[in-house]
Amino acid sequence: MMELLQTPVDQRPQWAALAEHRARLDGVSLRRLFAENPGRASEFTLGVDGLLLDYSKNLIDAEVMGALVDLAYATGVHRRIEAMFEGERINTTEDRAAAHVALRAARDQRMVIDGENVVPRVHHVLDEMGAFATRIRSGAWLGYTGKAIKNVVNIGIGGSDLGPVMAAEALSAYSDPGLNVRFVSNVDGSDIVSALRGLDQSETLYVVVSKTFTTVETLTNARTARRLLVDALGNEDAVRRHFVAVSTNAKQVRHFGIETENMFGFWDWVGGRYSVESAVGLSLMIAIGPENFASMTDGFRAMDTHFREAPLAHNMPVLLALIGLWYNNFHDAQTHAILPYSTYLARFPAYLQQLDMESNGKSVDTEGRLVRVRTGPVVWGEPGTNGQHAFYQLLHQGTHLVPCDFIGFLRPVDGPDEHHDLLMANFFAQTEALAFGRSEEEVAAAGVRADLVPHRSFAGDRPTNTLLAGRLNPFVLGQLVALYEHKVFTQGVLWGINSFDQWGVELGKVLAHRIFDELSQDEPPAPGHDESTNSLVSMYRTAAARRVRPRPGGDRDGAAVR
Ligand SMILES: O=P(O)(O)OC[C@H]1O[C@H](O)[C@H](O)[C@@H](O)[C@@H]1O
Repeated sequence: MMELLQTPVDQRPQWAALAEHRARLDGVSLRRLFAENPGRASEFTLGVDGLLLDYSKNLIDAEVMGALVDLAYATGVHRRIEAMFEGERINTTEDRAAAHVALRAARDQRMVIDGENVVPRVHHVLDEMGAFATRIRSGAWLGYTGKAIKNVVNIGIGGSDLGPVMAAEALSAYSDPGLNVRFVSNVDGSDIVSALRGLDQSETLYVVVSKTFTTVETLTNARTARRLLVDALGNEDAVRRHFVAVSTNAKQVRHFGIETENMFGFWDWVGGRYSVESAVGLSLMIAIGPENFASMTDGFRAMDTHFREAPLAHNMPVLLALIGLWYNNFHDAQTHAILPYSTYLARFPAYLQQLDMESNGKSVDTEGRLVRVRTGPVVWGEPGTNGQHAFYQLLHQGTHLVPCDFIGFLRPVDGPDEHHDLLMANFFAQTEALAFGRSEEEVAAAGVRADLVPHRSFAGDRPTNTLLAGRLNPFVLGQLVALYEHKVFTQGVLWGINSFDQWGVELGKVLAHRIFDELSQDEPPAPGHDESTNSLVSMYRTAAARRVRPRPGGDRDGAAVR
């Protein structure tokens, strides 16, 4: 039987209905929507296991939400959710499952992928990680010279870095203060130099994380770390006590020189950017301990269960996805800001950048056709209140519509109460100001000089979601990450794209490989690029030939660009 092609989303009647709603609501302000519906905030608020989403300050009404939910059903979001949990090969271009939800399954749950219940394997690795983390934390694991480990250095990039680094920072208040956990990702040699500054190699454990174990940045950093370790400790045998690997590729791990007894595995059905809950989170587990890690897993699982079971109209990830689509496709918004009111979540926007932009930065649908609607937005953000003193001007008075997610907590992790009151006062004030603005009449009535009135008015109608939880802890972090994972997946389904491949990162890698030879070989291949690239390569080679190494704390290398 011939398979029917999936209807492009913009050809669906539900899309046309949304366009009509967009026209109907044109010029209708949030002030009016709130005035007309005194129960609006409670109508558009949803709580899931202590995490609250207030989406009332969006340019929506009940009809819009109804039409968006209709679109979700029409595009089969409910069926795709089930397919993900059933371990189907939903990553069609790579012909594999995308079953990160299995990483969070309880010990007695079943998740079948390619005919095998993978939950026992998942828990086997989690148990191994737990035992290893406990040995490191208790001082039972000794380095080559007999000293306990005090420093853990995670070497990885992309999904093998951003998740652990984000979560380790988010949960740093839950970390063992006696352990120094650092992260090296960039191939820029300054990254490893600065990460290792002040560390004693005899007390340092390297966790080399790479799904493929072929990523050039990670292998380069790992080789450099190994050389430094062996130089410091004087024997290759030291590697066994100071290096562990996290990978799906045992062959390459062995090839690098790490025994598989020091390897923690995961599987090809875990995408890199969806992997923090797998062995990729080993450094994090060492930092916060297995119990806190398990509590984070519980948070993930709570959101997974909600995502699978709640009807789409009351499903938090689906609602975020639909509201995002509403701005992306019907309000011409090109970006989406993530604004956590927590210093500990400083890396959360960067983490979500990979999650969202690598997943949904696609222009071809699952059928191989060019998509005709805009897909994933540019995701960016910084913690509040810092951002308020930097870029919020544009959010309030600029010409771009920037939908924002404000993320905050009722109680502080630490610090004096006064700080938290001020922090959250700013959070609530910002979402209020963005939504309702300050009209010219109000500004004039406040006695502002007539010529300044336009400058000092705020149009309002700048949409925000408010995500509020009790306190930032491992459980809540798990909920938040799973929430965004599922939001991104849902949007991929709505747009008809595959959120689980990332072919777009390949071309640059291939070209870099070739240019590396041109930069570094004594007799390089003839440069065969465009005029611009050829001349940049040649300028670099000239500078490299004259390169002077900077002395520590002394001269800089001034030869490169003068
Ligand atoms: O874990 P690895 O195999 O080293 O991959 C690290 C990262 O590099 C790639 O280029 C991909 O774009 C990312 O999705 C991935 O997370």
